[in-house]
Amino acid sequence: MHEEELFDVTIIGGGPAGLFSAFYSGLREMKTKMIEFQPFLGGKVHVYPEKMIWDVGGLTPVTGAQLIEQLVAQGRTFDPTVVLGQKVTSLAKDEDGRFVLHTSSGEMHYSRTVILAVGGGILKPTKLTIDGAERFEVTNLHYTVKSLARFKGKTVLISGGGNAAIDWANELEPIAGKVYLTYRKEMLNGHESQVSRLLNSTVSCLLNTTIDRLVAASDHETIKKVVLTRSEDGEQLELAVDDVIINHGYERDKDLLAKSELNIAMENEYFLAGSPMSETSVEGLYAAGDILHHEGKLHLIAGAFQDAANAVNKAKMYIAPDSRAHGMVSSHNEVFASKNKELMKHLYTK
Ligand SMILES: Cc1cc2nc3c(=O)[nH]c(=O)nc-3n(C[C@H](O)[C@H](O)[C@H](O)COP(=O)(O)OP(=O)(O)OC[C@H]3O[C@@H](n4cnc5c(N)ncnc54)[C@H](O)[C@@H]3O)c2cc1C
Repeated sequence: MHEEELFDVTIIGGGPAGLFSAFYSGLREMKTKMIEFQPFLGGKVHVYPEKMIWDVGGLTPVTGAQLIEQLVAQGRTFDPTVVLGQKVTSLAKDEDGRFVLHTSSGEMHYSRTVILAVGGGILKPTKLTIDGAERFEVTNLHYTVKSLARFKGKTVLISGGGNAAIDWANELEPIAGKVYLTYRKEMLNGHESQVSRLLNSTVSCLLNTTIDRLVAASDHETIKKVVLTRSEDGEQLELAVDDVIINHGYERDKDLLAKSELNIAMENEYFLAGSPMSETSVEGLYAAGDILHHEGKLHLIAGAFQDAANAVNKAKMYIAPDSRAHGMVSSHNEVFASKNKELMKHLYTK
């Protein structure tokens, strides 16, 4: 027996799949831990905090930020142990069949079962390769748009020609003072309707151009001007800006599965080959959300929830084979009895 604390379920990844797994694992009364690389929970919904999400059942449109808030609150319902800022680097089983998780910090975690909710891996925005650019990241060089309001009345340069860059340009156009978009190619690479909206707006699209230099203001801390180079003739164009937003895509760190000691079957380099019940090729190891592939897979947040419940139910059966195959519905489930009492008191004493 390890001296270290042993958990029933350890969930790797704190996105929608991981958070719903944490909730459901608590509902099934299992001792639960969740490990997330980022210093915050919410997964890739953080890429689009200001966008409206319409297709999560039962929720009238919510922004990404609102959805994160609700997912995190739900995920914490049964007080799982949450470890932030740790990357799980390898997965193994010890001689007793328990999972041993190694992390980048050197800390190890021990668990009877594991749920992989790692999405497409750890997302890191592709950064500008201009020397010294990182010093502006604390001021006016951005790799994501956390709040549109921040750019009110500002002159903003967006670099990128994919969906995210185009969406940000369209959304900022009525809010910012002026929006420029620089893209290295001749044709934008987004959804047709969004590209048309952009081309018919006041956004100035500077196609076939790339960022060559960032010119600092006298405080040396903010970007004052950006120098663009046109690919056809090398001509340079200088723009005075208040803010620069970069969306050159994301790099994905998928080392965990690629380097695992366990023989985890993959569908291809992106997806894990699982069953519709969220099982993997390794006993006691389950998967949920974007990482999972099976014939009924729904690549939506709604699909991640079903994967998560299936993964937790399977984990429960693995640990306690005599337990029910499915969790009881929440409306008259005893695990909520004391929480319901509190809620009712609040509801009827308003
Ligand atoms: C721009 C955009 C718009 C979208 N709009 C919608 C929409 O409207 N409706 C909809 O249903 N879906 C939408 N999606 C898809 C949706 O965001 C995903 O399906 C969902 O986030 C998947 O959840 P997940 O938990 O499987 O993975 P993720 O959200 O990717 O979370 C995985 C988490 O695991 C962590 N992680 C990975 N590897 C490790 C490791 N080794 N150690 C520790 N932590 C690790 C990551 O840091 C991440 O936080 C959209 C996606 C994008 C990019």
